[in-house]
Amino acid sequence: MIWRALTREPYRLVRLAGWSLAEALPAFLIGHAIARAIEDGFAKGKPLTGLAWLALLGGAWLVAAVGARQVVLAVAAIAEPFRDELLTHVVGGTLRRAAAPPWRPGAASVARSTLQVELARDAFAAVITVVRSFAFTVVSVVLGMLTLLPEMVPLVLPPFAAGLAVFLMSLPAMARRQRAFLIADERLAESVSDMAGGLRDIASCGAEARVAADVGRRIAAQADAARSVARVMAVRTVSLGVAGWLPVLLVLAFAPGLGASAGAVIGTLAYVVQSLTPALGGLVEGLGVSGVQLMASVSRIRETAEVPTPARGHARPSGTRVELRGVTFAYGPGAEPVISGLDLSLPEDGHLAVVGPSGLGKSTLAALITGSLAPCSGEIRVGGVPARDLDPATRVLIPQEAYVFHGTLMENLTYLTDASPHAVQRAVDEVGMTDLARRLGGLSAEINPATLSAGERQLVALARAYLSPARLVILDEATCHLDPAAEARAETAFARRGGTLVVVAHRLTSALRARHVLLMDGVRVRLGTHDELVAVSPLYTDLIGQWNPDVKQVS
Ligand SMILES: Nc1ncnc2c1ncn2[C@@H]1O[C@H](COP(=O)(O)OP(=O)(O)OP(=O)(O)O)[C@@H](O)[C@H]1O
Repeated sequence: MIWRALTREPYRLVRLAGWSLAEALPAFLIGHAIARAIEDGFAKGKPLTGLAWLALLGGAWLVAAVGARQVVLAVAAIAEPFRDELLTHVVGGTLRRAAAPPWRPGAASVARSTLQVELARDAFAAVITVVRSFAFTVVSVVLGMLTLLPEMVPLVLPPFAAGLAVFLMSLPAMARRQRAFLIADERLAESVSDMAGGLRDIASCGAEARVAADVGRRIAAQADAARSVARVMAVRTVSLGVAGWLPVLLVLAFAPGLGASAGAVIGTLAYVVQSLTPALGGLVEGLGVSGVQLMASVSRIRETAEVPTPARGHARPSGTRVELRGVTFAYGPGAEPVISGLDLSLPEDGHLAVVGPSGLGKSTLAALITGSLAPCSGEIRVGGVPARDLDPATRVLIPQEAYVFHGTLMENLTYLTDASPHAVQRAVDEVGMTDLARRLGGLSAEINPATLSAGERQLVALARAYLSPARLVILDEATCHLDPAAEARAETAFARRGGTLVVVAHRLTSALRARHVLLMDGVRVRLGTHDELVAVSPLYTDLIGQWNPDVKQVS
């Protein structure tokens, strides 16, 4: 994941490298400029020459400051897409997990994971910054020393490399111990909070000694883990000592033997003390803290977010016959079934209205038929194909809350399929949104969803569904914000369009228009025509009475 983020857009790395060169300019120049300032300037009684070299060094620092600013922006340009990718991964994984047995709630884990994503992003940016700075500084220093006095290089580089190797070798142990410490810390916090919540119980049943011993064990475990981290952290001090101070000693001890001038010695020491040691300190700090944090958070994110993506169905149904056999569905293993043992058969080009009191499973049934939900038992087939395997393009469900986005009306309407302006205009006319389209300024007009009423948004969603290639259309109270005449027009358009239409009814009139009516009354259901249900179901008659007292008498 990290490698992909780094290499996804190579030109960003090139840009980062370019600004890093500018930032590393003082690291290259410092020893050289100091040596020249002393030898060619101050030592020869030419202070202006000396000052000129120092001014050159000052100029390099200014260039480095501009470079440092651009480096931050270049690092952000690499880290932000990484964050977006992690976030997509986390939210997708958490929601998929929440939507699959055993139906763990998603919101809290999304929140927790998004925090981890922010940590991972910060750590990623910090690691890029320090590793890059270290690499450019070391290369610049080596080049600078080679131009100053190449004989000094063997005095500096071997101990520096040895210190670096000690640090790098300690990293895996450091990561393991940090993780162990975090886990011990979490366990201690859990046990203290359990104890604090049950103090009265603990006192009343005389369990103080036992609880104290238990919490004490957790404290000791956490202290052990902390000591273990501290021991491995001490290795950092060793590595900094070897890499930072051993070269200084070696230069002071052997430089005179190599015939180095005072300027060359001071210049070399400036390379070590001003550039190499701080760069290694930054690397130790950055990798030791941010690197370990990056590894820990990315691996945690991978653990929680890696959920296999449910395969999208590709099966093409033959026709639109809908059949349910013994379908039972509950929202969770311990929950009461919303639908129980339902058998239902809808013929080719059927038109069904689903009615019933609120909360008794109408929308659930709609989602089961489209395959968005899987039954706990039983079987649902559309055109002979299991609903879960259906090619998504072959069915469309329009819920109450219509989705309209910023863009042209045409883009909103052709979101599910490509269509010619002529076909789009026909759909617009059929579902009864001609006036709305005109008011909005035509198909090419930009629309702002916030300025549309709920009914207007529903008209857009209806026209979009009308245009789609789907032959199974489910309107789940999709016309509830339209007035009765507009609702009748839209429903009639879908009924004429061909294919099977299922309407979760918001008004009685939807039931009157349908060839079949499914009455859902808890886990009991009845299927029949409007007249049949009026004759046999007091609940249906009641519902009609609530919808429209006059029609009850007409029936
Ligand atoms: N995602 C969910 N998780 C848990 N329970 C749910 C979920 N969605 C719906 N339910 C419950 O399932 C039952 C049926 O809900 P459903 O939305 O299918 O009813 P409905 O008949 O369409 O209601 P309404 O007419 O009010 O839209 C309700 O008790 C509801 O609380």
